[in-house]
Order: sequence, then structure tokens, then C-alpha cells
Amino acid sequence: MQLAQHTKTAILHSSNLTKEFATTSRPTPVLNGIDLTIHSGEFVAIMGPSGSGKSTLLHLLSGLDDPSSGQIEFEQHSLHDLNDRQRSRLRLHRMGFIFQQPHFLKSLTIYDNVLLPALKAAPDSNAVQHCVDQLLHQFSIDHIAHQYASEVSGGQLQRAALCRALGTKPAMLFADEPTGALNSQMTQGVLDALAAAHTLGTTILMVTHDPVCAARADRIVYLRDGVVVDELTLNGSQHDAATRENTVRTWLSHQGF
Ligand SMILES: Nc1ncnc2c1ncn2[C@@H]1O[C@H](COP(=O)(O)OP(=O)(O)OP(=O)(O)O)[C@@H](O)[C@H]1O
Repeated sequence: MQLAQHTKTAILHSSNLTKEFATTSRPTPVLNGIDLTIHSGEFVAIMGPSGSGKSTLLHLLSGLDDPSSGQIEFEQHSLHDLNDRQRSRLRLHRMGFIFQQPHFLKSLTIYDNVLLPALKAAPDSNAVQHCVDQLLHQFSIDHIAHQYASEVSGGQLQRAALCRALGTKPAMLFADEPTGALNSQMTQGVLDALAAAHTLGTTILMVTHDPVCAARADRIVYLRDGVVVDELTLNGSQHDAATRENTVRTWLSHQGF
């Protein structure tokens, strides 16, 4: 992984993105024309009321689901132009994912769960094992490497999920409420791990309800009724966590959050 370079190269760009879900009565519009650019090396949080379309947007931007209309470009690839196989390859090699509930294969150790997708992405097993060892050490879970998912805490498991996501060396990490199921102490551990991944150059897009999590981002995008209604850029000089959090909470209160 390379050190973060704060160049203004777009890694992800969406234009006029819409999404409707077909319900029994009529199509329900959920996203109503999203124009969003995420720059390489940025850490962007998506916030908004429940049902505003945050997870739907994350799924579209990562190619997990298709928009009803509009364009998405990821590293100059139009997702629309890729077939399923090409998209899967792009997700395996260039994107990482973490969700609120990490799903691990129960019959494999934490180590093997992390190793498996990394080997699929880059079959040089020695280099991959070295990378996995480093990740587990960096996120302070090397001592649970040979345990099973059922034997470790939620915070440890989420950090393992982050290792698994980073083991394929993705350019961009998509995180949907990664701390939603954790207490505040475990949340801090996962946020520190995310911040470390960001410092090493991974672009991050994170959906969150939590101002404490959002305060770690460079920029917060606020969604209401499927539209981006406001953005907050956090001043890089606000290194003090309490100051950043206050800035975020004040801004959110103006959004009626
Ligand atoms: N597969 C689906 N079929 C029909 N409706 C859906 C589907 N997925 C999401 N929706 C609807 O789209 C809207 C937005 O959902 P989404 O999960 O994106 O919101 P969100 O902002 O992430 O919400 P939350 O904060 O509660 O997780 C909701 O009204 C939801 O019911």
C-alpha cells in the first residue's frame, strides 16, 4: 500500500443516478438524481435520515446493484458497460466491503477467512500470507488469528472483516454502518483501523448514522429523500477529535438530524 496522496483524481463519479424499486402497487423512487464525485484517497461519509437511500446509493456505486438510470464511473470504467464477470473481477481486485454484520465462514479460522479472498485476488501465496500477517498485526488481532468467528468479540470480528476487505489491496473500501452493531469502545477500535487504512491510501466511502464515525471523514454528504442536499468538508487542520465532532453535530442539527 502507498502513502495517501491528496491529489484530486476522481476514483468514482456518478451522474444523475436514479433508483426505483418495483413494489406491488407502483414503482417507488428512492434515489432522485445523484451527482457525486469521490477523489482518490478521500474518506467520505454518507449520512441522512433512515430510509433516505444511503445503503441503496452505496450498493449502486459499488456495482452491487444497478441504477434505474444515470451513469457510474469507477476508475474510468463505466459500470454499465461491464458484464457480471467483469464487475465481479473489478470488485475482487479494486473494491473492498464491510457491512454492519460481518459474515465469516464458521468452519474456517479468522486467519483463513481473511486469507481466502486475498489468495483469490493474488495467488502468490507467500506474499499474500505475509500481507495477511501484517494486517492482523496492524489491527491488533494477530492473537485471535486461529480462533473461529464464534469465539471472538464483535469489535475483533469487525477488525478482522476490515483485514479481509484490505487483504485484496482494494483501491476503495465501501463500508455500510461498520460500527452499527458495536459499543463505543469497540467502535473506536474499528474507527482507528479505518483511519489507518485511509492513511495508507485507501479511499473510503462509509454510510453511518453516528456523528462520531462521520467526524473521522474528510467530507460528509447528507442525503434526504434520495437527493444530496448538503455537504460538509472537515477542515484538515481540525485535528482535535472533539472539535471535529462538535462541527459535525452542529452541522447535523442544521439538517434536522
Ligand atoms: N430491495 C428493495 N425493494 C424495495 N424497496 C427497497 C429495497 N431496498 C430498499 N428499499 C427502500 O428504499 C428506501 C431506502 O432504503 P435504504 O436502505 O437505502 O435507506 P437508508 O438511508 O440506508 O436507511 P437506514 O438508515 O434505515 O438503513 C427505503 O424506503 C427502503 O424501504
